[in-house]
Amino acid sequence: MNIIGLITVVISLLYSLNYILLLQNTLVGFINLGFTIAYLCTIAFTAAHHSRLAKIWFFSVLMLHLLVCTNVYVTNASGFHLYYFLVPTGAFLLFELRERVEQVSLSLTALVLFFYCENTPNDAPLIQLSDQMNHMLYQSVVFFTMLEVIFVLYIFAKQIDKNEKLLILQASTDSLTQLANRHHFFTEGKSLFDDAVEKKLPFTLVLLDLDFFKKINDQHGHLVGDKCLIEVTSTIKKLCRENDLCARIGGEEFIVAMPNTSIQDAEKVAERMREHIEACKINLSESSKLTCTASFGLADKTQSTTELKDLLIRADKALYVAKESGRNCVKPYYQQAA
Ligand SMILES: Nc1nc2c(ncn2[C@@H]2O[C@H](COP(=O)(O)OP(=O)(O)OP(=O)(O)O)[C@@H](O)[C@H]2O)c(=O)[nH]1
Repeated sequence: MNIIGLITVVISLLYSLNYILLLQNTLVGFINLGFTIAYLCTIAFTAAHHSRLAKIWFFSVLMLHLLVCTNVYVTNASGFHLYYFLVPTGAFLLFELRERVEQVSLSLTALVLFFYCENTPNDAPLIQLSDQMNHMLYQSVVFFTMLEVIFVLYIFAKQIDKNEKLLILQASTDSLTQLANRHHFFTEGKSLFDDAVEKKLPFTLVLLDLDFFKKINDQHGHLVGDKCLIEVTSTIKKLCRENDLCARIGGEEFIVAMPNTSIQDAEKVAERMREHIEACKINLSESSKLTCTASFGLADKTQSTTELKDLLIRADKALYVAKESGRNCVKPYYQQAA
C-alpha cells in the first residue's frame, strides 16, 4: 500500500507542478497539492497500522480527485476519469480476500463515477485547455494508467510466486522440526536413489528411532517430548553432509538418505549421531536434565535392491534388531545377513 500511495503522491505532485508552472493556474495547482497531501495521509495511516482505513481513504480520495479533475479543473476530454479503471484492479489486489464488501463497493462506485464523468460535460472548467493540451493530458493519463497496471500486475505475480513457494515448503516440511516430511522424503529420496542406481554409486539409508519416547512423553509431557525431537533434529543435521537428505517420517522416527556413501561410512556417521544424542542434555529445570537415546538401522543399495522402498524395508528390519538388542545401538542390515 505504501508503494502505491507513494507513486500516487509523485504523480499527483507532477500534475500540481504542471498546473502551476506550465498551465499557470495557481488555484488548481494548490487544490491539487491538497489532494497530494491527502494521498500522503495514506502512508501515515499505514504506518499507524490502520491498514484497512488507509486503503479505504486512498481509494475514496482517488475517486473524489478524479471527479474534481474531470468536472472542475478541466473537462472529460482530458480523460482523467480513465483512472477509474485502476480502482477495481487496485481494490482486489490491496484488500484482503475477506474484505469483499470494500472490494465490491469501491469497484461499483468507480464504475458509476466513470459513467457519470463520461456523460457530464463541464461547461465552466477552471482551466480552458486547447485541443492539443487536452490531448497531451489524455496521453499522460493513459501512460500513467498503463504504468500503474504493469506495476500492480508485477506485484500480484510476485505475491502469487511467494505464496506458491510457501505452500510448497509447507507441504514438504515437518512443522515441528522443519525437516523434510515423509512425502517429500519419498519424492526427493527416489530421485537420489535412481541417480545412484544409474551412476552405479553407493547409497545408504540410516533409519533412527528414539528409545522409550512414549515414557518421556508420559513422564514429562508432550512439550518436553517435542524439545527432544528438536534437539535430535539439530544433532542429525549437524552431523550430516550437505548432500544427505534428512527427514522426519514418523512421530519419533527419522531417516537420512546418504548418496555416494558406503554402509561402512554411514555406520560411522550413525555411531557419531548415536553418541551425540546420548550425550545431549535437555533442560527440564535449573537442576534437572533429561537425556534420551536412539536406535539405528542401516541398509545400502545392492544388486537386489531396485527400489528405495526395498532399502527402507531392510533398514527397518535392522532397526528392529537394534531395538531387540537393547536399544541405543547401530545395526547395519549386512550384519544380519551374515
Ligand atoms: N512429543 C511428541 N510426541 C510424539 C510426536 N509424535 C509421536 N509422538 C509420541 O511418540 C511415542 C512413540 O511411542 P512408541 O511407538 O511406543 O515408541 P517408544 O516409546 O519410543 O518405544 P521404542 O521405540 O520401542 O523404544 C508415542 O507416545 C507418540 O504419542 C510428536 O510430534 N511430539
